[in-house]
Amino acid sequence: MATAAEAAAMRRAVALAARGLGFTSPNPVVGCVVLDATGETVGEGYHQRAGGPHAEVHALRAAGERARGGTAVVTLEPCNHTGRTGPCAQALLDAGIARVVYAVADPTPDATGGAATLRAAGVDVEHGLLADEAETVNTAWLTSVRTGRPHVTWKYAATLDGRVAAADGSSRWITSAASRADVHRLRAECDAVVVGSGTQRADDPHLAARGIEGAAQPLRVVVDTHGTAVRPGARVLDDAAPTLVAVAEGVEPLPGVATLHLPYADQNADAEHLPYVERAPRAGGNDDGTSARPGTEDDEDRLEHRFTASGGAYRAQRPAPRPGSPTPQQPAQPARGLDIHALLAELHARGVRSVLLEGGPTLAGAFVAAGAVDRVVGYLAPALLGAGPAALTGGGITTITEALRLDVRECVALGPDLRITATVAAPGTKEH
Ligand SMILES: Nc1nc(O)c(N)c(N[C@@H]2O[C@H](COP(=O)(O)O)[C@@H](O)[C@H]2O)n1
Repeated sequence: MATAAEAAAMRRAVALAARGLGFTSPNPVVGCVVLDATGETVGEGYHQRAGGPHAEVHALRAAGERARGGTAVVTLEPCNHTGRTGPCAQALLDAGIARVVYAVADPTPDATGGAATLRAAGVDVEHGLLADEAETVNTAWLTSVRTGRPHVTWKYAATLDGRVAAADGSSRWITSAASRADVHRLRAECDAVVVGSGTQRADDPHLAARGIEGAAQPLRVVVDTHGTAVRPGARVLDDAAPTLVAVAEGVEPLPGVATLHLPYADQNADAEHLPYVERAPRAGGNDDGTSARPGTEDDEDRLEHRFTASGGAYRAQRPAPRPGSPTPQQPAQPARGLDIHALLAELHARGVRSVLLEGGPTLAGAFVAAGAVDRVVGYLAPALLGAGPAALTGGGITTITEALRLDVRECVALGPDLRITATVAAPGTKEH
């Protein structure tokens, strides 16, 4: 049974682990606190970067001789392997630690087994203290290890009535400066930022993480099925930060741009899940349900935080027939989106463990339909639009019983806005 001092130490270890967010991929974030035999904190540490010392090693170094006979409280099971650094289980034994309390088991086949090694050497080991908190802070890494694909956060910014753009295409920020700054933190915490071609063409976003000290820039991924959205001069190509353009198999890549060829989503399997989209009647129809409208340049990304220029010609769902026109007998063809699972598998193979999906509504719908959204972060501005595109199109949801139920994890005021963070509830766990 964990003591109050150990519970407090674990809370602190989770906070320490969070300091590593955005810096440790493809490794986990891990925090560790070492208590002496009286329960006093004598060392703290966290994993700061992949290839660097593990959290336990930092904390043991800080504790020195005072670790002997003490307790190590750590958010992840101490590793049992020699990778780029030595095994933490052995380091804890060498330091004379008498008890280890860890929150979450290490699911990595190579590194797991630290708890068994420690027990076999006579150390008192306890598992599961504040496991929910430790899971949450490390959710990207744990999801990627357990599922073999990156953890996906879908982020959007909308009015209180759920609109991401004005119906007439007029353009203005939706959310406050505080919310927009917060998005840069989200980007910095993720390995890759993904947008669709409509967002790319309409907003020409830079997709960088700005104002976050020491943050590595995320890989920028544009899902550009037809290869028509990313053109020379696009802001995602104008600096050294990496960009990947995903196009359909057979589409000619833009010279000099890293290109990923992907299959289309299986039309049979996805026919009932893919959103119906009437494409805007212009060359190079967009893949995220928005139409291309040139935007004015300014220093900040205008991505989704404005009543974007893409709103005007947005044609999600089947349009109402014109008066006098015959009722269409054929439903619109499902939009042929790229295979989201193939995209995520390719990104995972490139070391991407966490993805921030930033737009637009139809690409988000394709991710939802593919069951590939783990977390939703919605920035809600206290404004009403009454018309204009909704944050999400389709998602394979056609009736109330198919609603994707979420668990709200956090609700925070950011200036005048609200940021709501929710995770996808495990299937069958929720009845509303
Ligand atoms: N317990 C623990 N503490 C840390 O601080 C860690 N970074 C890990 N990581 C585990 O070890 C693997 C990485 O090993 P190298 O840093 O490459 O040597 C990682 O996959 C985790 O299983 N564990």
